[in-house]
Amino acid sequence: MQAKITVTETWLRKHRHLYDGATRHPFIRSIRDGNIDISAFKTWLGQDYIFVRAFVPFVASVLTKAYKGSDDGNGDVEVILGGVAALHDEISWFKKEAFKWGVQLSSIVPQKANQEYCRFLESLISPEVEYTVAAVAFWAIETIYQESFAHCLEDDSKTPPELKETCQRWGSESFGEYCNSLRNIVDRQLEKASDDVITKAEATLLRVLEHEVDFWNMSHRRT
Ligand SMILES: Cc1ncc(CNC=O)c(N)n1
Repeated sequence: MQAKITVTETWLRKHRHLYDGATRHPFIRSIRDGNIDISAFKTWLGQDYIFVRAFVPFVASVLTKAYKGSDDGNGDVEVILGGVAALHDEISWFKKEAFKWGVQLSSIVPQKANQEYCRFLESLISPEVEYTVAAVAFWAIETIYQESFAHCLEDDSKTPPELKETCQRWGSESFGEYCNSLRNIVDRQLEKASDDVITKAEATLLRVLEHEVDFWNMSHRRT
């Protein structure tokens, strides 16, 4: 029997071009090719630290929606809780990494693309945003980083050794499995969602993709 095509699969096929734009961005390619400008990397590091701080309350809101909104015989809450725990570790990692590169986190000013992305996250925290819609954003945000950094770890990549640990953080197999769990959660929710929610969720996915591209652009163009 042929496995059923899931909603996320349909979307990824339909929006392949934009998706590849987010996961194969010139910034990522420059890491993979080994010709990354280290000042661009430092810009990304400082800006992403600010993003991740804003990401925490967003993920906490997804956790709350999972608890309230799904029947949760499926363990959604535990998967998302794992994500929250990983973010705790991630914030320590950013501090350590910033110190290593001489990036002063306390003096970083969020750039426009980052501000807009953080504002978008805040808008999704609202209780009026359905669990399914917020979960789609969460899955997409995590998966774009997973696919991007996994690309830098492929056998033929020339990623500089000092950036391998960064790529490993999101590009690892275990992070990939976590993203798959999120995708299963999302597909299960979409399976029973109304047309209205599905439409909103797809629009949300597109906005995430656009924000991610803008985020990479911000790091890449500033030297
Ligand atoms: C801009 C952006 N998108 C996705 C991620 C990955 N999620 C948490 O770390 C991230 N760190 N930054």
